Amino acid sequence: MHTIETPMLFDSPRTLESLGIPDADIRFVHDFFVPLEANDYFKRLTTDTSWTQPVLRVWGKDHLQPRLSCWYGDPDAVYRFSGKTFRPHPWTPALQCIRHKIQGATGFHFNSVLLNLYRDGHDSIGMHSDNEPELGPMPVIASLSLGATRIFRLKHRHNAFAPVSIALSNGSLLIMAGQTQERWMHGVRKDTQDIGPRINLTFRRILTA
Ligand SMILES: O=C(O)CCC(=O)C(=O)O
Ligand SMILES: [Fe+2]
Repeated sequence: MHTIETPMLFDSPRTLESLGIPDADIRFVHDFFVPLEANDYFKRLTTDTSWTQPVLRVWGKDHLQPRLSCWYGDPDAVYRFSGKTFRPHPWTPALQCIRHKIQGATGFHFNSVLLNLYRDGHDSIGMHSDNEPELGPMPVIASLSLGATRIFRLKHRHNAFAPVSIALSNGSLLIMAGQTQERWMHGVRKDTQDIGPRINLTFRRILTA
């Protein structure tokens, strides 16, 4: 397995660097927020988010999603799924601040954000691509991580490129763009270590009617 070492020293802070992953456009900065700022957002989002734990139906069996989540955004950023329309919660001041800062750094506009809370090492997200039709072709997704470091894994969908692991630490920002969703899957496995909570925010642009 190919592991990308995230540069800590001699790296100009807050610059999005391409990770050079083939067939993808993935950029990363380890200190988008300095620890003090990241810790402050982590605390605010832990308490101020309307966390839910949806039930997922997998192979005809119901399972509790192995993490908590909540979705925020503009009123018209709606998802349609199984004949239902899902509307986001309205932006909170903290989420608006984070959104504006990420928009400034990337030059992209995001109209929604999905928050995931991994309570400990038992929580996870399975391998998937964020390729829902509402995101359109070649979506740009900005992923901010707060709290405990977890390993983000990427696996190519069609060929034998080596899987990639990236340590997503407190305050880091990862951008997935171009063909990343079409060609690669990503996920965060359970971790056997005694690991603290982590919040991940994926900012997205949903195509509106
Ligand atoms: O927690 C992460 O780093 C990934 C979350 C993710 O892939 C998603 O919400 O679609
Ligand atoms: Fe995802």
